[in-house]
Amino acid sequence: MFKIPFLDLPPLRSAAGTVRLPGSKSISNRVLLLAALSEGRTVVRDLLASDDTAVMLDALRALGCGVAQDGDTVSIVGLGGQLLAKQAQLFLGNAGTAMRPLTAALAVMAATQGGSFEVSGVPRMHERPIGDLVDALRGLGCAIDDLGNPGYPPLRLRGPASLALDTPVRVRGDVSSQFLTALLLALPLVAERDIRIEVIGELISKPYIEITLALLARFGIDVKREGWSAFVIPAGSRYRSPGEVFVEGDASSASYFVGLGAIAAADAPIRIEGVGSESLQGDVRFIEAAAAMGADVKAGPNWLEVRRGAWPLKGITLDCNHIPDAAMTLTVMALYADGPTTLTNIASWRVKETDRIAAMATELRKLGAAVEEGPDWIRVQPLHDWKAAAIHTYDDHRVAMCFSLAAFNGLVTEKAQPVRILEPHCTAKTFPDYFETLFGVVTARPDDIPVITIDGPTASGKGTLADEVAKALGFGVLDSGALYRVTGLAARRAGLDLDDGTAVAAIVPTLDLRFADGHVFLGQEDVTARLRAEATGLLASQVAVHPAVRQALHQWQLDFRRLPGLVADGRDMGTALFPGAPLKVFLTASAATRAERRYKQLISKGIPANMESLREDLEARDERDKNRASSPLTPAQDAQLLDNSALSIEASVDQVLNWWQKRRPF
Ligand SMILES: Nc1ncnc2c1ncn2[C@@H]1O[C@H](COP(=O)(O)OP(=O)(O)O)[C@@H](O)[C@H]1O
Ligand SMILES: Nc1ccn([C@@H]2O[C@H](COP(=O)(O)OP(=O)(O)O)[C@@H](O)[C@H]2O)c(=O)n1
Repeated sequence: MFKIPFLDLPPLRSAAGTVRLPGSKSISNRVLLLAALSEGRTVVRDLLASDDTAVMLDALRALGCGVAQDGDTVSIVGLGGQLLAKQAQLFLGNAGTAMRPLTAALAVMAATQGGSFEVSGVPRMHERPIGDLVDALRGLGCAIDDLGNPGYPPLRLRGPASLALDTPVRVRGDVSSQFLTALLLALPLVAERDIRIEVIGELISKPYIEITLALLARFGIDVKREGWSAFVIPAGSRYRSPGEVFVEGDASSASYFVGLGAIAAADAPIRIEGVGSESLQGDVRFIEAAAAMGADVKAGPNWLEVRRGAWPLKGITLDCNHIPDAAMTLTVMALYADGPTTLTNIASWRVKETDRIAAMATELRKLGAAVEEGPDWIRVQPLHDWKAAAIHTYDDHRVAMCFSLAAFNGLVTEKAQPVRILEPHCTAKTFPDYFETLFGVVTARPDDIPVITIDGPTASGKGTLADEVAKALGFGVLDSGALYRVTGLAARRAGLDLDDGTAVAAIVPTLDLRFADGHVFLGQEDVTARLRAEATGLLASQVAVHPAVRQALHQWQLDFRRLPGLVADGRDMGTALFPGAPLKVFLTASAATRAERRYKQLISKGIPANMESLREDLEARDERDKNRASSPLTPAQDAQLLDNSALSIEASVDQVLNWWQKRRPF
């Protein structure tokens, strides 16, 4: 996950390959609650790991359920409808799929068994309406206290209270279908007699109710339905665990990759595994909308394959009531269309993680798009003159994921623009590794992938600075010195004459080198400590003088230029490897400062060191690096010089990030 303030997407050009989707959020949280309410153990496989499922699991633990987690498999020992804890304070973050059903389940259980439960969330959750559900539960006889603004969380659910089960429970269905879902999940707990639920108003988001009904059936509850206006939970209904449940991939998350295929899979398709024609989730019907815009979609039972069909895409007018979440993706696809796209019947967008109609309109306009909006509709015009924009994401995972598709603007305009996604970690709600997954199936022109080069003499702090800058920007790191070090080490171990450049260069293609979690492996051996030894640094500088060795390492180093960007640390990064890099830093510090730093660094790692000989070694290495004929250590003409003798690490990092920001169009 990119836990950084912003992630810059360079212009992207094409897409192909396979993605496996994380588990569906809607199914995951419903299944967890159903398992918790059932008797016995339920093993839930392929569960979504996300903020929303984490708060649900925490809540279930607080209620006394047995929860054992092993990767994406969770085993739940349910309550069998009997409260173990009679009091709890449950913090439910911004998870509507936890807040609504837990409110209903705890309200009816507190009423029949006694107890007091408080449910709360983040500030945005306290702005998301729940009054219609509270009204329905109060109508049934539940005791519910508003702890904040009436009609919004936080709430206290109290009992005992007597429930009027003989009169129909009435709930509004035209604001959010989650209120009906919450009642459908809760009322089997008290179904001594038939319980009738009547929906007031036109029910929206019906496919989500279909998911609820299908999952209730898996847990032994056979709800009778009268159209979409009334539902009856039969007397004697009782939750029974099915033992094992597989969570299907998230169909709403699939929409970004369907959109991706439609826009950018001009040759091979994007294959999406985890959802398909047999999915329970209504959002899988997004593929019909995408097809109407021109996507070429094939569907198997649990997979989709999407490639570009019509290009430019076709503008459409669509009632999106059946695909409320996935439909957001259409607004960004609309930028690549041949005419306007109008989405209607999307009032529910206004009460989601943020007001999504306002959010999409505002951010699309930042890209330069003409957008109109109404209470329950949005219209987006195709875009030709794109602007580089920093997209605000409103702590809304879907806004962040949708706008990644704007990075393909280079397919429709000469002046391709990067896109900045602010707070990209908000995707953790449903798809923590969304951007990593995206980068696995898209390509950019190498020249478009930003590189920051940091060159300079030994112990000037290049490695430290490179790591910190890369961390702040979500970029990868090339520690080119490690490649020279490993070459020197392997050559020495092979008994080669280090002055024989051709022989040393020949060893390079045989090196099985791997970087993992801050460690370097040569074959199976962890050579991290060995590589950092000063003696190995000297070997490196000996083999680095040979043009043949430098040539042998050239392409390997260029291959580190991967999405979303690279910080390259070495001696010739700005001069020889990445001469076009948009920011080059030449880092220096006085020899005395560097010797002292290296001394402290070695001592802190328990490696004995002597300041005088360290200084002699580093000066000898400086001399060799500066005076060799091939790629000598020298600042690139356009490098920013940074002498950090008197600067802290933080100050150096800030300086480089400042220079970087000045070069960005945002
Ligand atoms: N600006 C700085 N101020 C103080 N110490 C620093 C600074 N930059 C780096 N160091 C320290 O100096 C040592 C050498 O830094 P390192 O990044 O390994 O240098 P290089 O990669 O240039 O050889 C490390 O212990 C690091 O923490
Ligand atoms: N791009 C690079 C990186 C390292 N090197 C050589 O490899 C040696 C070790 O590099 P390093 O970056 O690991 O060394 P330190 O600066 O960390 O001491 C340097 O002294 C250079 O001689 C190089 O020639 N070109």
